[in-house]
Amino acid sequence: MKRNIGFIGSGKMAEAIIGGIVSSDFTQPENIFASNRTIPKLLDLQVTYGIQVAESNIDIARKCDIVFLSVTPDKYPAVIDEIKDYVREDVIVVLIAAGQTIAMNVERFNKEELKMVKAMPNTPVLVGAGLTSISFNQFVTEAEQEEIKQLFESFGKAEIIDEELMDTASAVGGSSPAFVYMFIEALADAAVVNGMPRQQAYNIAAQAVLGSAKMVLDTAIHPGKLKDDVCSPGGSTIQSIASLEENGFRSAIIKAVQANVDKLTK
Ligand SMILES: NC(=O)C1=CN([C@@H]2O[C@H](COP(=O)(O)OP(=O)(O)OC[C@H]3O[C@@H](n4cnc5c(N)ncnc54)[C@H](OP(=O)(O)O)[C@@H]3O)[C@@H](O)[C@H]2O)C=CC1
Ligand SMILES: O=C(O)[C@@H]1CCC=N1
Repeated sequence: MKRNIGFIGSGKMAEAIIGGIVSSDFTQPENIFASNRTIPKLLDLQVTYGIQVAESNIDIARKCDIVFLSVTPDKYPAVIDEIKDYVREDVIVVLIAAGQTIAMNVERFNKEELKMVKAMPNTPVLVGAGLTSISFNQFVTEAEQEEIKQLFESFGKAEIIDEELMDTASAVGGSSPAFVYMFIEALADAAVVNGMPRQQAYNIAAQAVLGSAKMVLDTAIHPGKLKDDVCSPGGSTIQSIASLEENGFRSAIIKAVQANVDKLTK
């Protein structure tokens, strides 16, 4: 029998994960349950993905073997207080909230040997191209670790990391799609300035980003060398590179990631 997977909080990230699981063969939609503060999102998820709508957060706790806490970090204390007396004895709780640690949340459940996973996915899981960083506590068995890894790998890649690096992973893996979308939007805006139709500009800009990422992953060539290979001597690309350097492009990205990590750690 397949294990039941529950989502408490059915917003943007929960939907991306649900969509990713449903498109894979990891489990069937009837084994996926979702709850939310308000109802309309749940009905949309039921119609779009064929999953089950739970009666309440407590209903998820009672029915599910793997429980995702997919509310925002500020809601964790209240949600855990609500469900802690109803979770199954062998439940695996998966935290996806930025800045939330395993230690602080095991304490909130007040169950010493609770199995807990910290996971930091990103929204591209919806299209099977996500990356989830994962850490486990010592009560998650090796077989369960493999199951959780397979769950995330069913809709993207999974990287087991040291929990101490989770805030960094959150900035570089969880938040970075937002920076990349800004970059694509800016590339397309510039193309539109030069007369290109908007949709064509998005197609070209997005494919260039996708292809560049694939080059880094597939060739393992240093990104600096890949950049150099695009810059023909005396050509146009190096003019753009010089302009980006003058405007602090790399420094802006490094500062953006640091602001993110600082928000999670201070
Ligand atoms: N968005 C992303 O790219 C990523 C997000 N995350 C993490 O995922 C979590 C959710 O983020 P995101 O999906 O963006 O946020 P959303 O605001 O889209 O989703 C949060 C959901 O939680 C619901 N909710 C609020 N309170 C309760 C409650 N007491 N019981 C049940 N449901 C409740 C909200 O319902 P309602 O709308 O009715 O208020 C909402 O649908 C965060 O902790 C974030 O750190 C992690 C990685 C990436
Ligand atoms: O903005 C946030 O807080 C979350 C964490 C990673 C992506 N979104």
